[in-house]
Amino acid sequence: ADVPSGRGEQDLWIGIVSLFPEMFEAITRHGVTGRAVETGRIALEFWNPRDYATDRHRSVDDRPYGGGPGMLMKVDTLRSAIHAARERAEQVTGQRPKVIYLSPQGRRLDQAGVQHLVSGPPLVVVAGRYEGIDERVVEADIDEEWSIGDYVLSGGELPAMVLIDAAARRVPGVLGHRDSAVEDSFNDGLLDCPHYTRPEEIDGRRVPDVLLSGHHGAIRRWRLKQSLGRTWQRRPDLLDTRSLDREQQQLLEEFIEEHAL
Ligand SMILES: Nc1nonc1C(=O)NC1CCNCC1
Repeated sequence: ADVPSGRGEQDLWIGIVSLFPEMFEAITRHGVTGRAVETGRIALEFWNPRDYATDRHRSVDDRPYGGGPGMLMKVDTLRSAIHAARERAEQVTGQRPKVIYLSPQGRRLDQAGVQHLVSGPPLVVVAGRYEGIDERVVEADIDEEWSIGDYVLSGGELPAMVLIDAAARRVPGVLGHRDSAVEDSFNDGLLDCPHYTRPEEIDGRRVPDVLLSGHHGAIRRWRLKQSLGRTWQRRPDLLDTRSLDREQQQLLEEFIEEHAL
């Protein structure tokens, strides 16, 4: 269920440290997240390490001790940006923020992790570029390291946007029924059921009759059975950590019998 934040209209404040703040227009100017920013449900503020550069070339990267290819985020400009974001977080929210660093070395982000983060203190999200950041900055300034998956990207901005998008959807009022089915506990932890819309037939493939029947109870059970069955078929690991009530157990057993090879 949604977590009442008790923070009033502005339910989520997130500070972002990034060399490419304009990338975040992907979430601040479009769709559900764009509307949430526009209406002030979520407030995003940005700090760019380049704004703290003092040298002529405004450098924001630095060479690695020990040599080797690639560069790291320059320590002084990065730390100045993180500290400025942390100050602002305390000023706006009255709480010390949790500083998150996105990297493949972090804890794997899943819905439970999103829920944990969105119900905690305000967040400052640090998006790295180059080969990453100095380990002493991780120790001194980063509270938690998180990863969106086991693949290597060019920067932490897309991971930061994935985290912010998922977190924004958990803020009360961000999801309206029209945007998408308000995610309720039923869906949590299961794969989604198949969806259908007009026309009733595509290349000879018809919409399942139950969805045209108007029997809302039968439709609810069909969708639940499909979610349970698809989860069993495609991601049985999700069922290891999710208890099923009697109805769900029975629907899954029916699905398995119908799909036994
Ligand atoms: N996967 C990831 N989940 O969070 N961050 C991820 C990532 O690939 N970061 C890049 C790693 C190489 N340096 C630039 C940033």
